Order: sequence, then structure tokens, then C-alpha cells
Amino acid sequence: MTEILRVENLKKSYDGFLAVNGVSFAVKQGELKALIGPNGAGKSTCFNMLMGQLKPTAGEVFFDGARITGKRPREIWRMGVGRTFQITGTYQSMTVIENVQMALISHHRRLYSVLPRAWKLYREEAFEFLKTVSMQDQADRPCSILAYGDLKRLELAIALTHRPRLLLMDEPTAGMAPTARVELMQLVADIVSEQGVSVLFTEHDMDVVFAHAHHIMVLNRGELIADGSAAEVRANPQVQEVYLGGGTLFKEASHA
Ligand SMILES: Nc1ncnc2c1ncn2[C@@H]1O[C@H](COP(=O)(O)OP(=O)(O)OP(=O)(O)O)[C@@H](O)[C@H]1O
Repeated sequence: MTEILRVENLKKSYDGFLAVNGVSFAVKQGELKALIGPNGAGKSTCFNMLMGQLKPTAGEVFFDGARITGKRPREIWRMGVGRTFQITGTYQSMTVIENVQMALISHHRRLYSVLPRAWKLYREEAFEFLKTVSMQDQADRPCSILAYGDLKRLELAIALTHRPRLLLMDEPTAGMAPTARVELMQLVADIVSEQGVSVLFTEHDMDVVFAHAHHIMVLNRGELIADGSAAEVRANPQVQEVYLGGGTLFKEASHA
């Protein structure tokens, strides 16, 4: 499989404190890969460097073979790296489909020229994206009355309008009920297998991680201590040591 993302010896220092310390890994095309680790391990710092929000202290990031280290977020996004956030960023005053239409208008770079007739544009295309996340029945509902899980699905549809080849998802299921979490990640897994998009996600819910990720990376105190299949990661003594306190990894591992 082709590599879509390559990270080499990435480091981030905050006033001398190495929050990310020499992290190297790759994400392949069509891969659903998780980055896990205890609180403060450096996951968000890592993500923010991949997306251009933070400048690395050292190291390199390549997307589809092109060096993207130090590029601005918008430039990286334009190249085909999408992102979803922990806090959803939809326009509450608009309907579901209008939010997707707005994203499509932005994708086609037509924001200012089309505003007077914006609500007629890309409606059919927007509807197709809503179908991808099974929200076509909610197209004309205002976003302000959506359930949280539906907002997350809408956010996913919005991220897909930019046709990313790599999607970075920072705790996609945070704040959701357990059943809704598994459903959302099943949807992401379906999109990965149907569209060949790659997804890298951080997640605290081990049910979600071990049920869906093709490969799992474990970060601890800024260093990558494991990168492999679910079975390999569970069997890793260093990972076991890190998770022994919370025990979450092993609770889920026992009925997988
Ligand atoms: N702007 C900052 N200035 C100084 N230290 C920071 C800054 N941002 C993060 N840190 C520290 O860097 C370390 C890694 O933080 P980071 O938020 O990347 O971890 P995380 O794995 O995403 O944690 P969580 O799972 O709690 O979100 C932590 O010790 C944190 O306190």
C-alpha cells in the first residue's frame, strides 16, 4: 500500500519541555490508524504539527511524498489533509444541507461571488454527501436542534466535501454515548473502505479503537512506544505498563 503520510523524528519543545520527542511513523492509503496514549502524552501536539497549527522544533512531515513541514494549515488543507475537531464547528442558524452547501462553496472557492444565490448552489452534491453519512432525511432541519451524534456525522460530511485523501480526527467520539461512538466509527470505517481515504484519529475510548482501527500507535510522554496491529499493541509489555493504572486497554482486550 502507498504511504500517504510520513512523519520523521518529529519533536516539539515547550520552553525546553519535550512534549513530542522524536516521533516517526507512516499512514498508508486506505488505512484507519489510531494514535492513543494517556492524558498529556502528546497526541494533540502531534496532530497540531501535522495540520500546521504548531511549528515542529525538529523533524519532517511528508504528505503524499511532498514536504509539508511548517506549511500553513490552509495550505495543508488545500493539498488534501482534512480535519475534524473535538468541538463541532457547524453554523447553528443554518439547516443541515446549507452547512454542507457552504462547505462546497468554500471548496470550489466561490465564497464571495455567489453569496446572493448561495442557497441554490451545490444542493444536489450536498445531498449526496448527506447520504454518505445517512443524514439525507435531516437535510432541512436546523442544526441548532440536532442531537450531538448527528452533529458529529454532519461534521464528517463537511470534512468530506473537500475530498481529503487523509482525514485527521481528534477524538471524534468525545462526548458521545457508547453506542453512538461505535456507530460513528463504523461509519468512518465504511467510508475508509469504500472511498480509500486514510484516517488518523486520536481516541480515549478503547472499545472504539480496538473495534475499528487497522493499526494502533501508542504515545507515552512524547515517545512512540508501539505501532502495530491490535494484537501486537495489546501484547506489548511497555504498553501494558503504561495502561496498567487505568486498565481500560485490558478490559476491552479481554472480550475482543
Ligand atoms: N502550549 C503549551 N505550552 C506548554 N506545555 C504544553 C502546551 N501544550 C501542551 N503542553 C504540554 O505538553 C504535553 C502534551 O500535551 P498534549 O495536549 O499534546 O497531550 P495529549 O496526549 O493530547 O493529552 P490529552 O489526551 O489530555 O488531550 C502535556 O504535558 C501538556 O501539559
